[in-house]
Amino acid sequence: MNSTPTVAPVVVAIDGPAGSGKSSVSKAVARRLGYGFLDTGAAYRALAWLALDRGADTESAASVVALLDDFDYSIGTDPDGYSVRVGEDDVTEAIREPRVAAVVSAVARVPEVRAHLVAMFRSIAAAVDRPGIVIEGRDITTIVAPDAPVRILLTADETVRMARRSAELTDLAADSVGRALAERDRADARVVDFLNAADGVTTVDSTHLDFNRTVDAVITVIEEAST
Ligand SMILES: Nc1ncnc2c1ncn2[C@@H]1O[C@H](COP(=O)(O)OP(=O)(O)OP(=O)(O)O)[C@@H](O)[C@H]1O
Ligand SMILES: Nc1ccn([C@@H]2O[C@H](COP(=O)(O)O)[C@@H](O)[C@H]2O)c(=O)n1
Repeated sequence: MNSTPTVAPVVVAIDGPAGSGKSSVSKAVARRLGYGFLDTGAAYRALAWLALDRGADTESAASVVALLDDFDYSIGTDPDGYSVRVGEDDVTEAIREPRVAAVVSAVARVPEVRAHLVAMFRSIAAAVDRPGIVIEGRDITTIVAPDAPVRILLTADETVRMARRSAELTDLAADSVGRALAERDRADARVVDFLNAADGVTTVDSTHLDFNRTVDAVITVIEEAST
């Protein structure tokens, strides 16, 4: 019999609106701490990608739910080796396309989808082979891991978030990307509240912080929680 004690990984739960830095900051924090990293938005995006790939009606909850049985999803939790697959397809890049972002909120508002993915996130987190895992999304502090020892709402003013996203772009699409980001937030906020910190959740506002100072601020919250 194997008597090796298994210790559950420490969970750092991070929520926030689109473009607040959840993914990049969480990844950097995970690297610094030697933790795993789980981007939950990637799963909603991958399901939206599958819906588009199959020609399913993303506005129809029944059509989206029908895809779940066939949703063979996998994601790496190594912050340095992140890849997303649906079956045999590597969709790491494809799920970032604007056509996917445009329909992901419709997929994510379906309660059966949320229940299915929340269960999946919990089992991915429990299986991580590191001392901890940073999980980021919209409902991590409230639904996925409400008992996590560290729960953070990462925010930044909408204009700053739009400017950061626009800075990633080299063409005139910056304007429409900014508008799409705001529309996605509005749609998502009807389903889960990621704009206000729930009880016990610490807000880190990066509006006036550069990237490294934001990572430091999150690490400080984690250190304070463990003392
Ligand atoms: N404090 C900061 N200062 C400057 N730039 C930042 C800061 N935090 C994040 N960024 C940059 O902002 C952009 C958006 O960050 P990121 O993709 O991590 O956001 P996100 O919250 O995961 O977005 P989404 O929900 O749309 O996936 C990236 O280019 C990132 O490098
Ligand atoms: N916990 C979550 C995470 C994401 N979503 C939905 O997925 C979309 C994409 O998320 P990104 O973090 O990659 O921007 C997001 O717009 C939500 O619709 C969610 O519902 N819950």
